[in-house]
Amino acid sequence: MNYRIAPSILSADFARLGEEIRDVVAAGADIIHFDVMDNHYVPNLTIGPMVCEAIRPHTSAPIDVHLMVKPVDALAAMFAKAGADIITFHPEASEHVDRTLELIRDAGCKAGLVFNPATSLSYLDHVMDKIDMILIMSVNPGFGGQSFIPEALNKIRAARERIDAYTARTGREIWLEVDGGVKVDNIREVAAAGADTFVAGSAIYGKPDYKAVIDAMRAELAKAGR
Ligand SMILES: O=C(CO)[C@H](O)[C@H](O)COP(=O)(O)O
Repeated sequence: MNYRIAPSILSADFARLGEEIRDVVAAGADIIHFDVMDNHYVPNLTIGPMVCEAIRPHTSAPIDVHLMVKPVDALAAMFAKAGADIITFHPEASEHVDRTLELIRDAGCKAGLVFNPATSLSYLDHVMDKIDMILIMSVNPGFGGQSFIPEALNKIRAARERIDAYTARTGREIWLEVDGGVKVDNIREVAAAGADTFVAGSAIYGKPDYKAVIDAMRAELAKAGR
C-alpha cells in the first residue's frame, strides 16, 4: 500500500507559513493539506486563494485544498487558478455536485467529496467516475485538535469497499483520505480500516520535531497489514 501523510497547515504557525510548509516536506510529508473555512458552512474562518497562491512557490508537494465553504463553485475555480492540485468539497454544500466535480477537473485539478460524520456515502452513487479522492471526516469540521470519532472507522471500511469494487471494475485508483484526530497512536487502525492518505494537524505541528512524528507514523503504517 502506498501511504501518504498530509500535514494540515491549520495547526502551523501562520506567521511563518512558507517555512512551516518547507519544514514538513523536508520532514517527509507527501501532501500539504489546506483547510478553507468560511464562517458560514463551518463556524470558523481561515485562509483563501491568495494564501494558496503565496505558498505555491514554497513547495512542489501537492496542495490538497479542503473546502469547508458554501457555496462551493466560485471558490473552487479560484483555488484551481491559485495552484491547488486537489480540491475537495462537501456534497451537501453544493447545489449541483456533478457540475462542481466537473468544474474542478476541467480546471486541471483532482476532485473529491468530503463526508462529515453524519453524511451518507450515498452521494457517491452516481459520480464515482468523476472522483479522484474520498475524504472521510473523523471529527466534525471547523477546528483542529479534536478527538477522533471511532464510528468513522466503519465509514472508512464502507468507503474502502466501494473503492475496491470500483477499481476492480475500471482499473482506476481513488484515494481514501481521513481527517481529524489522526495521531501516531491511532494511524495504524485507521490504515487497517482502509485509508491510504492521512491528514494530521495538531499531531505534527503540535510537536517540535516534525520528522520524529512523521517517522513514527510511517513505522505504525508499516505494521498496518494492508
Ligand atoms: O479539517 C480539519 C478540521 O475541520 C482539520 O484538517 C483537521 O481537524 C486536522 O486537525 P487535527 O489533526 O488537529 O485533528
